[in-house]
Amino acid sequence: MADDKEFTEGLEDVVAGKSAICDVNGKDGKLIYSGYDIHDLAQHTTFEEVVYLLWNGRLPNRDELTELNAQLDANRAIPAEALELIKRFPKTATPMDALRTAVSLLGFYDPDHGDESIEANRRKAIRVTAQIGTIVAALDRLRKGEEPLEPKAGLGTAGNFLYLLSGVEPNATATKALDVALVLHADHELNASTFAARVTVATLTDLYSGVTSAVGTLAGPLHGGANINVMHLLEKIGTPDKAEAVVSGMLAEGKKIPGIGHRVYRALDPRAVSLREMSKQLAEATGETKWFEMSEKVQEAADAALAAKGKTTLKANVDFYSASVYHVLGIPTDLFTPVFAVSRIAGWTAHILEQYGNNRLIRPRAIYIGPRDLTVVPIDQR
Ligand SMILES: CC(=O)SCCNC(=O)CCNC(=O)[C@H](O)C(C)(C)COP(=O)(O)OP(=O)(O)OC[C@H]1O[C@@H](n2cnc3c(N)ncnc32)[C@H](O)[C@@H]1OP(=O)(O)O
Ligand SMILES: O=C([O-])CC(=O)C(=O)O
Repeated sequence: MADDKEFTEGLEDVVAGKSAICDVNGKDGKLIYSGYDIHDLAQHTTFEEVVYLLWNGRLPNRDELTELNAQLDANRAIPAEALELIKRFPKTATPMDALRTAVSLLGFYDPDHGDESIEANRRKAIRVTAQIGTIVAALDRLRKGEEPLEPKAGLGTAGNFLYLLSGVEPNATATKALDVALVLHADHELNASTFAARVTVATLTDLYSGVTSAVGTLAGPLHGGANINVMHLLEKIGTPDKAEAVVSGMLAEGKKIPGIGHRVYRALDPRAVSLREMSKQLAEATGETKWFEMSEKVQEAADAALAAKGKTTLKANVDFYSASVYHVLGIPTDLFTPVFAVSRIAGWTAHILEQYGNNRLIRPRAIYIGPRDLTVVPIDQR
């Protein structure tokens, strides 16, 4: 019986643990990874430096970064046996379905399979972080009837991903834009997928089980899946002048606008500020301005309509402007959430390592609201 306990729907504002990885200040719209403001990191670090930061609690020096990049490069290729199985996935699988199953089967082939030491788990974290982008790109090529490409050393996570998708080494602008997006998405405290990962590994099961839970959780449209729905909304709107009518129509029907609202932020999500600027700059650089303009109109229309209902705290979240950014970078729409995973793997693995480092089973209670005192009626009399 837990009927005498307080509970909050959706665990809103419930504190479920301590962590040194990430601080989300929803009131002021600030986000900190291990002490550093997200804007400082987005401007002055690469994704790999952030991976090191999240795993170690401090930024790397040059030698440490060189070493991490070498380890990531050495581990980017998908194990041959895993790739053979991935090639046999059903053509109907969505990229997130396929990624979830692919991450799960990576666990079979990890050379440290069965070793749960800290050192082995850190090596597993490197391997899965290195391979997740290779898998996403391979899934895209396989469905187009093309052979997956071999990763290239020295391109980094962002550059490799774009290269593995298209077969062409990306220019510096595209690589930098994706790299910054990866920095911005890398961690966010106890969001649903990270929490799922922590709950999973808190039973002392393996790291790949934690990441598999996380990928499955990220896929939902209330979480990482929203970036795909933002793009679908922009495509449905078609031209900036139609944005207001479509948004008002959706709200009148009681539908939610994808990419708007957040469980923690009451002020504007700081990542949306950076991604908006990036979306604007890419639009200007490529001349493909329509997606940014439409995003602006959707945001304005949602803001006005929601404010009229007294809902002034529902603003653009990280998924909102990432959609137009990824689209202009040439990434297919249904890969937007997998790209989120290519970044969030850094946070998931950091939280998994932190959980292993100071573990206690995570097991909350529920208030029972079902019937009591029933007596079983024999099956033929029911
Ligand atoms: C990486 C991420 O996970 S960021 C979030 C990505 N998800 C999305 O963008 C999907 C759209 N947004 C949402 O569904 C929500 O804002 C969430 C899931 C992010 C947060 O959900 P919660 O904190 O549980 O808020 P909840 O869904 O209860 O909404 C509270 C109120 O705001 C309204 N609301 C919340 N988001 C939106 C939205 N995007 N559009 C319109 N109304 C909204 C709800 O309808 C509800 O109204 P009510 O009180 O009149 O019933
Ligand atoms: O924190 C959350 O609830 C959702 C999330 O993952 C993010 O905003 O990056």
